[in-house]
Amino acid sequence: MISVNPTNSSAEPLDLENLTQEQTTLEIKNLDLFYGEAQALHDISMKIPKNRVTAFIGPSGCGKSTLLRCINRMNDLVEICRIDGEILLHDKNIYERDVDVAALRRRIGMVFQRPNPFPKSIYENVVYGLRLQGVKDRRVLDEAVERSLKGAALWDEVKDRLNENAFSLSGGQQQRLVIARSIAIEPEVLLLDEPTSALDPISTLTIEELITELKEKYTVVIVTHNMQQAARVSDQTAFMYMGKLIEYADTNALFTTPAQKQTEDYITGRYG
Ligand SMILES: Nc1ncnc2c1ncn2[C@@H]1O[C@H](COP(=O)(O)OP(=O)(O)OP(=O)(O)O)[C@@H](O)[C@H]1O
Repeated sequence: MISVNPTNSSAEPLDLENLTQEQTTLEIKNLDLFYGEAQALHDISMKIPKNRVTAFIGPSGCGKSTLLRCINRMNDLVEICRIDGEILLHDKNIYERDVDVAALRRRIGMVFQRPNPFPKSIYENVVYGLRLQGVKDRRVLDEAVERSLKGAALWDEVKDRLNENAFSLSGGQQQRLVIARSIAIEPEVLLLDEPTSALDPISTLTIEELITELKEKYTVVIVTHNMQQAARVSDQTAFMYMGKLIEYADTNALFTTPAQKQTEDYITGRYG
């Protein structure tokens, strides 16, 4: 076995197959996804619990990012992409025709691999979504900036330079700024697509600690290449292989007593 330290999670393991409606934020039901003729996801079903961190792991090309992008309909932007099945946010299928995708993405924020702040001040980055919603009251905006930057563990480092350009920040700070921008509009879910893969080890650690704090308010789903990271930050882990969900379990259980041979082979470094 490779040494994967047990998760920091203090959360009690959940019975993932039998989550109650109250415990569940998202339910993925029989999801198939095709890029043109090629099927990238096969019959994925899983429930994603509320106020927990769920990690998607698996070898390159197994479909982790594709599945993550389904959750806020980012794949709508890919013309050749076709989806069958459902994703319920609470009890509403996000793929129903009447769903307002912009409103959905306000409820389900996303942070990408490379920090992507806008070429604006730190302050204007954070309030960007609120300004789009028409918020003008300076006091409301100021409060949101402080609350969001505190929530993203960045306030102390930037409170005296809010009018400086976001590009003056380090990569790790930029990623926390992007997280602040996402939480400023108070989403319910945060999707993190390899959020630390472009960062140095210290910034990575800061973001990992932040992820553990974020779950108090948000349901967090993270894609990571890094098994140690999944073990450190997540409460439950989904192992994927070739577009299929092979095993989905409490993180400690998955890394210490995997139920499937393929999971064991992956976490022991036999492939991937
Ligand atoms: N826009 C796209 N058009 C066509 N095929 C795609 C597209 N995006 C992903 N794919 C294919 O879908 C499959 C899953 O890719 P995906 O990026 O979801 O995997 P991943 O597990 O996130 O990989 P990695 O860890 O390397 O990022 C791969 O075969 C990939 O080539």
